[in-house]
Amino acid sequence: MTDKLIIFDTTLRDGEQSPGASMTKEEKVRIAKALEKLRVDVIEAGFPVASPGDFAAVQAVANTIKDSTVCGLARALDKDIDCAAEALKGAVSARIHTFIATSPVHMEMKLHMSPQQVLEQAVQAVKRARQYTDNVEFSPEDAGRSETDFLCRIIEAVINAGATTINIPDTVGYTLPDRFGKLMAELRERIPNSDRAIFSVHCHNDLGLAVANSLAAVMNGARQVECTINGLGERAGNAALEEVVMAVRTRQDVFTCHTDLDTTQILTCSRLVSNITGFPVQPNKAIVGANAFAHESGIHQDGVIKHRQTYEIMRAEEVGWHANRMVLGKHSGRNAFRERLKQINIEFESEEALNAAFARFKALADKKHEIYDDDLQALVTDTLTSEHERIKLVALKVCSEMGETPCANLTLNMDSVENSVAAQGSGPVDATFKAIEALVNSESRLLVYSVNSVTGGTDAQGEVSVRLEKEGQIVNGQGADTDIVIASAKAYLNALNKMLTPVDRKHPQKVAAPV
Ligand SMILES: CC(=O)SCCNC(=O)CCNC(=O)[C@H](O)C(C)(C)COP(=O)(O)OP(=O)(O)OC[C@H]1O[C@@H](n2cnc3c(N)ncnc32)[C@H](O)[C@@H]1OP(=O)(O)O
Ligand SMILES: CC(C)C(=O)C(=O)O
Repeated sequence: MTDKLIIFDTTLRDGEQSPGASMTKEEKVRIAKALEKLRVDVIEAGFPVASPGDFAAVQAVANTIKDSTVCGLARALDKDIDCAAEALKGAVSARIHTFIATSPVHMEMKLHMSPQQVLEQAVQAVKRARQYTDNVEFSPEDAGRSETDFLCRIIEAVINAGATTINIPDTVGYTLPDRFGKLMAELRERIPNSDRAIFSVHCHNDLGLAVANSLAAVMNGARQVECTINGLGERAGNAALEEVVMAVRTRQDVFTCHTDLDTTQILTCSRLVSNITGFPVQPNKAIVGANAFAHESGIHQDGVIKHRQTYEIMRAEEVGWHANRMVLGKHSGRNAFRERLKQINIEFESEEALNAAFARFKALADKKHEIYDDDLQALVTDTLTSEHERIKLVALKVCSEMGETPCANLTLNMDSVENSVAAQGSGPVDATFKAIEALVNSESRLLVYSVNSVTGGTDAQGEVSVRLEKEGQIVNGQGADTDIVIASAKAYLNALNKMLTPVDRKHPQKVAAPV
Protein backbone atom coordinates (compact mmCIF):
# COMPACT_ATOMS: atom_id res chain seq x y z
CA MET A 1 0.00 0.00 0.00
CA THR A 2 1.40 3.43 -0.93
CA ASP A 3 1.23 6.60 1.22
CA LYS A 4 -1.91 8.66 1.21
CA LEU A 5 -1.72 12.04 -0.54
CA ILE A 6 -4.00 14.48 1.28
CA ILE A 7 -6.09 16.63 -1.05
CA PHE A 8 -6.71 20.07 0.43
CA ASP A 9 -9.21 21.98 -1.68
CA THR A 10 -9.04 25.78 -1.49
CA THR A 11 -11.63 26.64 -4.16
CA LEU A 12 -13.72 28.43 -1.51
CA ARG A 13 -10.76 30.49 -0.20
CA ASP A 14 -7.96 31.02 -2.75
CA GLY A 15 -10.37 30.21 -5.61
CA GLU A 16 -12.66 32.92 -4.35
CA GLN A 17 -9.75 35.39 -4.49
CA SER A 18 -10.03 35.20 -8.28
CA PRO A 19 -11.39 38.61 -9.32
CA GLY A 20 -15.15 38.24 -9.94
CA ALA A 21 -15.44 34.79 -8.31
CA SER A 22 -16.94 35.95 -5.04
CA MET A 23 -19.47 33.44 -3.70
CA THR A 24 -22.45 33.71 -1.38
CA LYS A 25 -22.82 31.58 1.74
CA GLU A 26 -25.35 29.32 0.01
CA GLU A 27 -23.08 28.91 -3.02
CA LYS A 28 -20.14 27.97 -0.79
CA VAL A 29 -22.24 25.36 1.00
CA ARG A 30 -23.36 23.84 -2.34
CA ILE A 31 -19.76 23.59 -3.52
CA ALA A 32 -18.59 22.24 -0.14
CA LYS A 33 -21.21 19.45 -0.33
CA ALA A 34 -19.98 18.54 -3.82
CA LEU A 35 -16.37 18.50 -2.55
CA GLU A 36 -17.38 16.27 0.34
CA LYS A 37 -18.97 13.87 -2.16
CA LEU A 38 -15.72 14.00 -4.14
CA ARG A 39 -14.13 12.92 -0.82
CA VAL A 40 -11.52 15.67 -0.58
CA ASP A 41 -9.74 15.44 2.76
CA VAL A 42 -9.72 19.14 3.69
CA ILE A 43 -11.98 21.99 2.53
CA GLU A 44 -10.57 25.47 3.13
CA ALA A 45 -13.88 27.30 3.39
CA GLY A 46 -12.66 30.90 3.65
CA PHE A 47 -10.88 33.59 5.61
CA PRO A 48 -13.28 34.25 8.50
CA VAL A 49 -11.85 37.60 9.60
CA ALA A 50 -12.19 38.99 6.04
CA SER A 51 -15.88 39.92 6.36
CA PRO A 52 -19.01 39.01 8.32
CA GLY A 53 -20.22 37.27 5.14
CA ASP A 54 -17.13 35.07 4.92
CA PHE A 55 -17.33 34.30 8.65
CA ALA A 56 -20.94 33.17 8.16
CA ALA A 57 -19.97 31.12 5.10
CA VAL A 58 -17.17 29.29 6.92
CA GLN A 59 -19.53 28.71 9.85
CA ALA A 60 -22.23 27.32 7.54
CA VAL A 61 -19.76 24.99 5.81
CA ALA A 62 -18.38 23.87 9.20
CA ASN A 63 -21.90 23.10 10.42
CA THR A 64 -22.82 21.17 7.25
CA ILE A 65 -19.79 19.09 6.30
CA LYS A 66 -19.27 15.84 8.20
CA ASP A 67 -16.77 13.77 6.20
CA SER A 68 -14.06 16.31 5.28
CA THR A 69 -12.01 18.48 7.63
CA VAL A 70 -13.09 22.14 7.39
CA CYS A 71 -10.34 24.73 7.50
CA GLY A 72 -10.27 28.50 8.01
CA LEU A 73 -7.39 30.81 7.07
CA ALA A 74 -5.91 33.32 9.54
CA ARG A 75 -3.00 35.75 9.47
CA ALA A 76 -0.48 35.29 12.27
CA LEU A 77 -2.60 37.53 14.48
CA ASP A 78 -4.57 36.63 17.60
CA LYS A 79 -7.76 38.28 16.31
CA ASP A 80 -7.67 36.31 13.01
CA ILE A 81 -7.02 33.02 14.83
CA ASP A 82 -9.74 33.61 17.43
CA CYS A 83 -12.16 34.51 14.64
CA ALA A 84 -11.30 31.37 12.63
CA ALA A 85 -11.72 29.21 15.74
CA GLU A 86 -15.12 30.76 16.43
CA ALA A 87 -16.30 30.18 12.83
CA LEU A 88 -15.13 26.55 12.92
CA LYS A 89 -16.74 25.72 16.29
CA GLY A 90 -19.45 23.46 14.80
CA ALA A 91 -17.12 21.38 12.61
CA VAL A 92 -16.77 17.63 13.18
CA SER A 93 -13.11 18.07 12.22
CA ALA A 94 -11.56 21.56 12.13
CA ARG A 95 -8.21 22.94 11.07
CA ILE A 96 -6.77 26.43 11.56
CA HIS A 97 -4.37 27.51 8.82
CA THR A 98 -2.13 30.40 9.82
CA PHE A 99 0.49 32.07 7.66
CA ILE A 100 3.10 34.82 7.53
CA ALA A 101 5.44 35.83 4.74
CA THR A 102 9.10 34.77 4.90
CA SER A 103 10.67 36.15 1.72
CA PRO A 104 13.02 39.15 2.10
CA VAL A 105 10.85 41.35 -0.13
CA HIS A 106 7.63 40.55 1.79
CA MET A 107 9.20 40.86 5.25
CA GLU A 108 10.94 44.16 4.50
CA MET A 109 8.56 45.91 2.12
CA LYS A 110 5.15 44.59 3.21
CA LEU A 111 5.32 43.52 6.85
CA HIS A 112 8.11 45.93 7.88
CA MET A 113 9.44 43.21 10.18
CA SER A 114 12.80 41.57 10.75
CA PRO A 115 13.14 37.80 10.15
CA GLN A 116 13.40 37.27 13.94
CA GLN A 117 10.14 39.17 14.52
CA VAL A 118 8.44 37.10 11.81
CA LEU A 119 9.70 33.88 13.41
CA GLU A 120 8.45 34.90 16.85
CA GLN A 121 5.04 35.96 15.48
CA ALA A 122 4.69 32.65 13.60
CA VAL A 123 5.45 30.66 16.77
CA GLN A 124 3.01 32.75 18.80
CA ALA A 125 0.29 32.23 16.13
CA VAL A 126 0.74 28.47 16.04
CA LYS A 127 0.62 28.27 19.85
CA ARG A 128 -2.57 30.35 19.85
CA ALA A 129 -4.17 28.12 17.22
CA ARG A 130 -3.18 25.00 19.21
CA GLN A 131 -5.28 26.31 22.10
CA TYR A 132 -8.32 25.65 19.90
CA THR A 133 -7.39 22.54 17.91
CA ASP A 134 -4.60 20.02 17.53
CA ASN A 135 -4.93 20.33 13.72
CA VAL A 136 -2.84 23.41 12.87
CA GLU A 137 -1.28 24.26 9.52
CA PHE A 138 1.44 26.85 9.05
CA SER A 139 2.46 28.45 5.72
CA PRO A 140 5.59 30.54 5.21
CA GLU A 141 4.04 32.75 2.52
CA ASP A 142 6.19 33.28 -0.59
CA ALA A 143 8.38 30.31 0.38
CA GLY A 144 9.34 30.02 -3.30
CA ARG A 145 11.34 33.27 -2.96
CA SER A 146 12.47 32.77 0.66
CA GLU A 147 15.97 31.91 1.83
CA THR A 148 16.25 28.20 2.56
CA ASP A 149 18.22 28.71 5.80
CA PHE A 150 15.49 30.95 7.18
CA LEU A 151 12.77 28.55 6.05
CA CYS A 152 14.53 25.76 7.96
CA ARG A 153 14.70 27.88 11.14
CA ILE A 154 11.10 29.04 11.10
CA ILE A 155 9.66 25.63 10.16
CA GLU A 156 11.60 23.88 12.92
CA ALA A 157 10.30 26.49 15.40
CA VAL A 158 6.63 26.22 14.35
CA ILE A 159 6.74 22.42 14.46
CA ASN A 160 8.06 22.68 18.01
CA ALA A 161 5.19 25.11 18.72
CA GLY A 162 2.65 22.49 17.56
CA ALA A 163 2.11 22.89 13.79
CA THR A 164 1.03 19.55 12.33
CA THR A 165 1.08 20.51 8.64
CA ILE A 166 3.77 22.63 7.01
CA ASN A 167 2.63 24.09 3.72
CA ILE A 168 5.24 25.39 1.26
CA PRO A 169 3.59 27.99 -0.98
CA ASP A 170 4.91 29.24 -4.28
CA THR A 171 2.76 32.30 -3.74
CA VAL A 172 3.69 34.16 -6.92
CA GLY A 173 4.22 31.16 -9.23
CA TYR A 174 7.94 31.90 -9.58
CA THR A 175 9.62 28.55 -9.06
CA LEU A 176 10.52 25.86 -11.59
CA PRO A 177 9.67 22.17 -11.05
CA ASP A 178 13.22 20.88 -10.67
CA ARG A 179 14.22 23.54 -8.13
CA PHE A 180 10.96 23.36 -6.25
CA GLY A 181 11.25 19.59 -5.92
CA LYS A 182 14.79 20.00 -4.58
CA LEU A 183 13.59 22.64 -2.08
CA MET A 184 10.99 20.21 -0.73
CA ALA A 185 13.59 17.45 -0.41
CA GLU A 186 16.10 19.77 1.27
CA LEU A 187 13.60 21.08 3.83
CA ARG A 188 12.53 17.57 4.79
CA GLU A 189 16.12 16.45 5.07
CA ARG A 190 17.62 19.42 6.92
CA ILE A 191 14.86 20.22 9.44
CA PRO A 192 15.55 17.92 12.41
CA ASN A 193 11.88 17.53 13.48
CA SER A 194 10.43 17.38 9.94
CA ASP A 195 9.03 13.89 10.55
CA ARG A 196 6.61 15.36 13.12
CA ALA A 197 4.63 17.24 10.41
CA ILE A 198 3.07 16.54 7.04
CA PHE A 199 4.67 18.61 4.31
CA SER A 200 2.28 20.26 1.88
CA VAL A 201 2.50 22.31 -1.29
CA HIS A 202 0.46 25.26 -2.61
CA CYS A 203 1.40 26.50 -6.08
CA HIS A 204 0.22 29.38 -8.23
CA ASN A 205 0.05 29.34 -12.00
CA ASP A 206 1.69 32.62 -13.04
CA LEU A 207 4.07 30.76 -15.38
CA GLY A 208 1.65 27.90 -16.07
CA LEU A 209 3.68 25.62 -13.76
CA ALA A 210 1.37 25.18 -10.77
CA VAL A 211 0.56 21.52 -11.43
CA ALA A 212 4.12 20.66 -12.51
CA ASN A 213 5.56 22.28 -9.36
CA SER A 214 3.01 20.54 -7.13
CA LEU A 215 3.86 17.16 -8.64
CA ALA A 216 7.59 17.82 -8.28
CA ALA A 217 7.00 18.49 -4.59
CA VAL A 218 4.99 15.28 -4.24
CA MET A 219 7.82 13.33 -5.86
CA ASN A 220 10.07 14.76 -3.17
CA GLY A 221 7.95 13.87 -0.18
CA ALA A 222 5.06 16.34 0.02
CA ARG A 223 2.00 14.44 1.21
CA GLN A 224 -0.61 17.17 0.92
CA VAL A 225 -1.45 19.20 -2.19
CA GLU A 226 -3.46 22.41 -2.02
CA CYS A 227 -5.46 22.92 -5.18
CA THR A 228 -8.71 24.20 -6.62
CA ILE A 229 -11.40 22.95 -8.96
CA ASN A 230 -10.72 24.16 -12.53
CA GLY A 231 -7.50 25.79 -11.26
CA LEU A 232 -9.48 28.79 -10.01
CA GLY A 233 -7.51 31.22 -7.82
CA GLU A 234 -5.71 34.51 -7.31
CA ARG A 235 -4.35 35.98 -10.60
CA ALA A 236 -3.58 33.06 -12.98
CA GLY A 237 -4.99 30.61 -10.44
CA ASN A 238 -3.86 27.64 -8.36
CA ALA A 239 -2.92 24.08 -9.27
CA ALA A 240 -6.01 22.40 -10.75
CA LEU A 241 -7.27 19.63 -8.45
CA GLU A 242 -8.46 17.47 -11.32
CA GLU A 243 -5.04 17.58 -13.01
CA VAL A 244 -3.04 16.80 -9.86
CA VAL A 245 -5.35 13.97 -8.83
CA MET A 246 -5.49 12.36 -12.26
CA ALA A 247 -1.73 12.68 -12.78
CA VAL A 248 -1.08 10.81 -9.53
CA ARG A 249 -3.74 8.21 -10.35
CA THR A 250 -2.63 7.71 -13.95
CA ARG A 251 1.11 7.57 -13.23
CA GLN A 252 1.16 5.06 -10.39
CA ASP A 253 4.35 3.75 -12.00
CA VAL A 254 6.06 6.96 -10.81
CA PHE A 255 4.22 8.16 -7.69
CA THR A 256 4.56 6.36 -4.38
CA CYS A 257 1.28 7.75 -3.07
CA HIS A 258 -2.44 7.69 -3.87
CA THR A 259 -5.54 9.78 -3.11
CA ASP A 260 -8.85 8.62 -1.63
CA LEU A 261 -10.97 10.72 -3.98
CA ASP A 262 -14.03 9.46 -5.84
CA THR A 263 -12.77 10.79 -9.16
CA THR A 264 -16.11 10.14 -10.87
CA GLN A 265 -17.36 13.29 -9.09
CA ILE A 266 -14.74 15.54 -10.71
CA LEU A 267 -16.82 16.67 -13.68
CA THR A 268 -19.85 17.48 -11.53
CA CYS A 269 -17.67 19.64 -9.26
CA SER A 270 -16.10 21.38 -12.23
CA ARG A 271 -19.49 22.23 -13.74
CA LEU A 272 -20.86 23.45 -10.43
CA VAL A 273 -17.89 25.75 -9.78
CA SER A 274 -18.02 27.09 -13.34
CA ASN A 275 -21.73 27.69 -13.10
CA ILE A 276 -21.58 29.46 -9.74
CA THR A 277 -18.59 31.67 -10.55
CA GLY A 278 -19.48 32.32 -14.19
CA PHE A 279 -15.96 31.28 -15.29
CA PRO A 280 -16.41 29.01 -18.33
CA VAL A 281 -14.11 25.99 -18.69
CA GLN A 282 -12.10 26.21 -21.90
CA PRO A 283 -12.87 23.30 -24.28
CA ASN A 284 -9.25 22.08 -24.35
CA LYS A 285 -8.85 22.15 -20.54
CA ALA A 286 -7.32 18.88 -19.31
CA ILE A 287 -9.74 16.41 -17.69
CA VAL A 288 -12.84 18.63 -17.57
CA GLY A 289 -12.82 20.51 -20.92
CA ALA A 290 -15.46 19.49 -23.49
CA ASN A 291 -12.73 18.16 -25.81
CA ALA A 292 -10.65 16.41 -23.15
CA PHE A 293 -11.92 12.98 -24.19
CA ALA A 294 -13.06 13.76 -27.76
CA HIS A 295 -11.33 12.34 -30.80
CA GLU A 296 -11.65 14.36 -33.98
CA SER A 297 -9.08 13.26 -36.55
CA GLY A 298 -9.41 10.07 -38.63
CA ILE A 299 -6.12 8.44 -37.61
CA HIS A 300 -6.90 8.93 -33.93
CA GLN A 301 -10.46 7.63 -34.31
CA ASP A 302 -9.15 4.63 -36.23
CA GLY A 303 -6.66 3.92 -33.42
CA VAL A 304 -9.25 4.28 -30.66
CA ILE A 305 -11.74 2.01 -32.44
CA LYS A 306 -9.05 -0.68 -32.80
CA HIS A 307 -7.66 -0.29 -29.29
CA ARG A 308 -8.74 2.47 -26.92
CA GLN A 309 -5.32 2.87 -25.27
CA THR A 310 -3.70 4.00 -28.53
CA TYR A 311 -4.87 7.54 -27.82
CA GLU A 312 -6.36 7.41 -24.30
CA ILE A 313 -4.28 7.46 -21.13
CA MET A 314 -7.33 7.62 -18.86
CA ARG A 315 -10.93 6.55 -19.23
CA ALA A 316 -13.44 9.37 -19.49
CA GLU A 317 -15.71 7.51 -17.07
CA GLU A 318 -13.07 7.76 -14.33
CA VAL A 319 -13.70 11.50 -14.03
CA GLY A 320 -17.46 11.49 -14.60
CA TRP A 321 -17.78 11.72 -18.37
CA HIS A 322 -19.83 9.15 -20.24
CA ALA A 323 -17.74 7.98 -23.15
CA ASN A 324 -20.60 6.85 -25.37
CA ARG A 325 -22.63 9.22 -27.46
CA MET A 326 -26.03 10.09 -26.06
CA VAL A 327 -28.98 8.37 -27.62
CA LEU A 328 -31.62 10.50 -25.93
CA GLY A 329 -34.06 12.28 -28.21
CA LYS A 330 -37.59 13.59 -28.30
CA HIS A 331 -39.10 10.11 -28.13
CA SER A 332 -37.35 9.19 -24.88
CA GLY A 333 -39.28 8.87 -21.64
CA ARG A 334 -38.74 9.93 -18.06
CA ASN A 335 -37.03 6.70 -16.97
CA ALA A 336 -34.38 6.84 -19.70
CA PHE A 337 -33.81 10.49 -18.88
CA ARG A 338 -33.44 9.78 -15.14
CA GLU A 339 -31.17 6.79 -15.79
CA ARG A 340 -28.91 8.76 -18.11
CA LEU A 341 -28.56 11.59 -15.59
CA LYS A 342 -27.78 9.08 -12.85
CA GLN A 343 -24.95 7.78 -14.99
CA ILE A 344 -23.44 11.26 -15.19
CA ASN A 345 -23.82 11.71 -11.41
CA ILE A 346 -26.87 13.94 -11.33
CA GLU A 347 -29.67 13.02 -8.95
CA PHE A 348 -32.81 14.92 -8.05
CA GLU A 349 -34.00 15.64 -4.56
CA SER A 350 -37.66 15.58 -5.59
CA GLU A 351 -39.96 14.31 -8.32
CA GLU A 352 -40.87 17.96 -9.08
CA ALA A 353 -37.23 18.82 -9.77
CA LEU A 354 -36.99 15.86 -12.14
CA ASN A 355 -40.24 16.86 -13.87
CA ALA A 356 -39.05 20.44 -14.38
CA ALA A 357 -35.80 19.20 -15.93
CA PHE A 358 -37.69 16.66 -18.06
CA ALA A 359 -40.01 19.37 -19.41
CA ARG A 360 -36.97 21.40 -20.48
CA PHE A 361 -35.39 18.33 -22.01
CA LYS A 362 -38.51 17.71 -24.13
CA ALA A 363 -38.59 21.34 -25.28
CA LEU A 364 -34.90 21.12 -26.19
CA ALA A 365 -35.32 17.78 -28.00
CA ASP A 366 -37.95 19.40 -30.23
CA LYS A 367 -35.38 21.95 -31.39
CA LYS A 368 -32.22 19.86 -31.52
CA HIS A 369 -31.37 16.59 -33.27
CA GLU A 370 -28.92 15.23 -30.75
CA ILE A 371 -28.75 15.75 -27.01
CA TYR A 372 -25.29 15.28 -25.50
CA ASP A 373 -24.19 14.96 -21.87
CA ASP A 374 -23.09 18.60 -22.01
CA ASP A 375 -26.60 19.66 -23.02
CA LEU A 376 -28.03 17.69 -20.12
CA GLN A 377 -25.59 19.21 -17.63
CA ALA A 378 -26.45 22.72 -18.84
CA LEU A 379 -30.16 22.01 -18.88
CA VAL A 380 -30.20 20.53 -15.37
CA THR A 381 -28.04 23.26 -13.88
CA ASP A 382 -30.40 25.76 -15.43
CA THR A 383 -33.37 23.95 -13.86
CA LEU A 384 -31.78 23.77 -10.44
CA THR A 385 -30.78 27.43 -10.38
CA SER A 386 -34.11 28.75 -11.69
CA GLU A 387 -36.26 27.02 -9.07
CA HIS A 388 -36.38 29.83 -6.50
CA GLU A 389 -36.08 32.85 -8.78
CA ARG A 390 -38.29 35.90 -8.16
CA ILE A 391 -38.23 37.07 -11.77
CA LYS A 392 -39.13 34.58 -14.46
CA LEU A 393 -38.98 34.88 -18.23
CA VAL A 394 -42.48 34.36 -19.67
CA ALA A 395 -42.10 35.41 -23.31
CA LEU A 396 -39.54 37.04 -25.56
CA LYS A 397 -39.80 38.04 -29.20
CA VAL A 398 -36.98 39.86 -30.95
CA CYS A 399 -36.96 41.51 -34.38
CA SER A 400 -33.63 41.87 -36.10
CA GLU A 401 -33.48 43.03 -39.69
CA MET A 402 -30.73 44.63 -41.77
CA GLY A 403 -31.13 48.41 -41.78
CA GLU A 404 -33.73 48.36 -38.97
CA THR A 405 -33.23 49.03 -35.26
CA PRO A 406 -33.50 45.70 -33.41
CA CYS A 407 -36.33 45.50 -30.90
CA ALA A 408 -37.43 43.12 -28.16
CA ASN A 409 -40.95 42.43 -26.85
CA LEU A 410 -40.64 40.93 -23.41
CA THR A 411 -42.97 39.56 -20.72
CA LEU A 412 -41.67 38.86 -17.22
CA ASN A 413 -43.32 37.38 -14.17
CA MET A 414 -42.05 39.34 -11.18
CA ASP A 415 -43.18 38.14 -7.76
CA SER A 416 -46.16 36.46 -9.49
CA VAL A 417 -47.22 39.57 -11.47
CA GLU A 418 -46.84 39.59 -15.24
CA ASN A 419 -45.68 42.74 -17.08
CA SER A 420 -44.75 43.34 -20.73
CA VAL A 421 -42.65 45.93 -22.47
CA ALA A 422 -41.02 46.68 -25.84
CA ALA A 423 -37.51 48.15 -26.15
CA GLN A 424 -34.98 48.92 -28.87
CA GLY A 425 -31.23 48.39 -28.78
CA SER A 426 -28.09 48.29 -30.89
CA GLY A 427 -28.55 44.52 -31.33
CA PRO A 428 -31.12 41.90 -30.29
CA VAL A 429 -29.26 41.13 -27.04
CA ASP A 430 -28.91 44.81 -26.20
CA ALA A 431 -32.63 45.35 -26.91
CA THR A 432 -33.47 42.38 -24.65
CA PHE A 433 -31.34 43.68 -21.78
CA LYS A 434 -32.88 47.15 -22.18
CA ALA A 435 -36.37 45.59 -22.06
CA ILE A 436 -35.47 43.71 -18.87
CA GLU A 437 -34.14 46.88 -17.27
CA ALA A 438 -37.28 48.79 -18.35
CA LEU A 439 -39.33 46.34 -16.26
CA VAL A 440 -36.97 45.60 -13.37
CA ASN A 441 -35.17 48.96 -13.11
CA SER A 442 -32.25 47.41 -11.17
CA GLU A 443 -29.82 50.18 -12.21
CA SER A 444 -27.04 47.61 -12.40
CA ARG A 445 -24.11 47.84 -14.79
CA LEU A 446 -23.18 45.03 -17.21
CA LEU A 447 -19.45 44.29 -16.70
CA VAL A 448 -18.97 41.07 -18.65
CA TYR A 449 -20.97 39.26 -21.33
CA SER A 450 -19.75 36.03 -22.94
CA VAL A 451 -21.27 33.26 -25.06
CA ASN A 452 -20.00 29.71 -25.10
CA SER A 453 -21.20 26.91 -27.34
CA VAL A 454 -21.92 23.88 -25.14
CA THR A 455 -21.62 21.35 -27.95
CA GLY A 456 -20.77 21.55 -31.65
CA GLY A 457 -23.10 22.36 -34.56
CA THR A 458 -25.48 25.22 -35.31
CA ASP A 459 -28.13 23.56 -33.15
CA ALA A 460 -25.80 23.56 -30.13
CA GLN A 461 -26.90 25.11 -26.85
CA GLY A 462 -25.40 28.54 -26.22
CA GLU A 463 -24.28 29.10 -22.64
CA VAL A 464 -24.24 32.78 -21.75
CA SER A 465 -22.44 34.26 -18.73
CA VAL A 466 -22.99 37.83 -17.54
CA ARG A 467 -21.53 39.79 -14.66
CA LEU A 468 -23.52 42.69 -13.20
CA GLU A 469 -22.41 45.34 -10.74
CA LYS A 470 -24.46 47.58 -8.50
CA GLU A 471 -23.04 49.78 -5.76
CA GLY A 472 -19.98 47.55 -5.37
CA GLN A 473 -21.93 44.28 -5.33
CA ILE A 474 -20.93 41.97 -8.19
CA VAL A 475 -23.03 38.99 -9.28
CA ASN A 476 -22.65 36.43 -12.05
CA GLY A 477 -25.49 34.89 -14.01
CA GLN A 478 -25.70 32.00 -16.46
CA GLY A 479 -28.31 30.84 -18.95
CA ALA A 480 -28.40 28.15 -21.61
CA ASP A 481 -30.62 27.72 -24.64
CA THR A 482 -30.37 26.84 -28.33
CA ASP A 483 -31.37 30.47 -28.95
CA ILE A 484 -28.58 32.72 -27.68
CA VAL A 485 -30.88 35.72 -27.22
CA ILE A 486 -33.07 33.65 -24.89
CA ALA A 487 -29.92 32.28 -23.20
CA SER A 488 -28.79 35.90 -22.74
CA ALA A 489 -32.12 36.91 -21.19
CA LYS A 490 -31.94 33.90 -18.85
CA ALA A 491 -28.37 34.76 -17.82
CA TYR A 492 -29.25 38.41 -17.14
CA LEU A 493 -32.30 37.39 -15.10
CA ASN A 494 -30.27 34.76 -13.23
CA ALA A 495 -27.84 37.49 -12.14
CA LEU A 496 -30.66 39.90 -11.23
CA ASN A 497 -32.38 37.20 -9.18
CA LYS A 498 -29.19 36.70 -7.18
CA MET A 499 -28.85 40.44 -6.70
CA LEU A 500 -32.45 40.91 -5.64
CA THR A 501 -32.56 38.05 -3.15
CA PRO A 502 -31.46 39.70 0.09
CA VAL A 503 -30.11 36.59 1.80
CA ASP A 504 -26.82 36.65 3.71
CA ARG A 505 -24.62 38.14 1.02
CA LYS A 506 -21.13 39.38 1.86
CA HIS A 507 -22.41 42.95 1.88
CA PRO A 508 -26.09 42.57 2.74
CA GLN A 509 -26.52 46.26 3.18
CA LYS A 510 -25.71 46.80 -0.48
CA VAL A 511 -28.28 44.38 -1.89
CA ALA A 512 -30.82 46.20 -4.02
CA ALA A 513 -34.30 45.17 -2.97
CA PRO A 514 -36.84 47.08 -5.10
CA VAL A 515 -38.29 45.33 -8.10
C1 LIG B 1 -1.16 34.73 -0.27
C2 LIG B 1 -2.53 34.82 0.11
O1 LIG B 1 -3.39 34.45 -0.65
S1 LIG B 1 -2.88 35.41 1.62
C3 LIG B 1 -4.62 35.61 1.67
C4 LIG B 1 -5.03 36.79 0.91
N1 LIG B 1 -6.44 36.99 1.04
C5 LIG B 1 -6.97 38.13 1.41
O2 LIG B 1 -6.29 39.10 1.68
C6 LIG B 1 -8.46 38.21 1.39
C7 LIG B 1 -9.04 38.69 2.71
N2 LIG B 1 -8.42 39.91 3.19
C8 LIG B 1 -9.12 40.93 3.78
O3 LIG B 1 -10.34 40.93 3.83
C9 LIG B 1 -8.33 42.03 4.39
O4 LIG B 1 -7.09 42.17 3.73
C10 LIG B 1 -8.10 41.75 5.91
C11 LIG B 1 -9.47 41.77 6.64
C12 LIG B 1 -7.44 40.41 6.16
C13 LIG B 1 -7.22 42.83 6.51
O5 LIG B 1 -7.75 44.07 6.20
P1 LIG B 1 -7.08 45.41 6.76
O6 LIG B 1 -6.99 45.30 8.25
O7 LIG B 1 -7.88 46.53 6.21
O8 LIG B 1 -5.58 45.40 6.23
P2 LIG B 1 -5.03 45.48 4.73
O9 LIG B 1 -5.64 44.38 3.92
O10 LIG B 1 -5.16 46.85 4.16
O11 LIG B 1 -3.48 45.17 4.97
C14 LIG B 1 -3.06 43.93 5.44
C15 LIG B 1 -2.38 44.08 6.82
O12 LIG B 1 -2.11 42.77 7.32
C16 LIG B 1 -0.68 42.61 7.48
N3 LIG B 1 -0.39 41.24 7.20
C17 LIG B 1 -0.36 40.65 5.98
N4 LIG B 1 -0.14 39.35 6.13
C18 LIG B 1 -0.03 39.10 7.43
C19 LIG B 1 0.19 37.93 8.16
N5 LIG B 1 0.28 36.76 7.56
N6 LIG B 1 0.24 38.02 9.51
C20 LIG B 1 0.12 39.20 10.13
N7 LIG B 1 -0.11 40.37 9.48
C21 LIG B 1 -0.17 40.30 8.13
C22 LIG B 1 -0.08 43.61 6.51
O13 LIG B 1 1.23 43.92 6.81
C23 LIG B 1 -1.03 44.78 6.71
O14 LIG B 1 -0.74 45.37 7.95
P3 LIG B 1 -0.75 46.97 8.18
O15 LIG B 1 -2.20 47.36 8.06
O16 LIG B 1 -0.22 47.12 9.55
O17 LIG B 1 0.09 47.58 7.11
C1 LIG C 1 -1.99 31.51 2.49
C2 LIG C 1 -1.05 30.94 1.50
C3 LIG C 1 -0.97 29.47 1.59
C4 LIG C 1 -1.38 31.33 0.11
O1 LIG C 1 -2.51 31.36 -0.30
C5 LIG C 1 -0.26 31.58 -0.80
O2 LIG C 1 0.86 31.73 -0.34
O3 LIG C 1 -0.50 31.67 -2.03
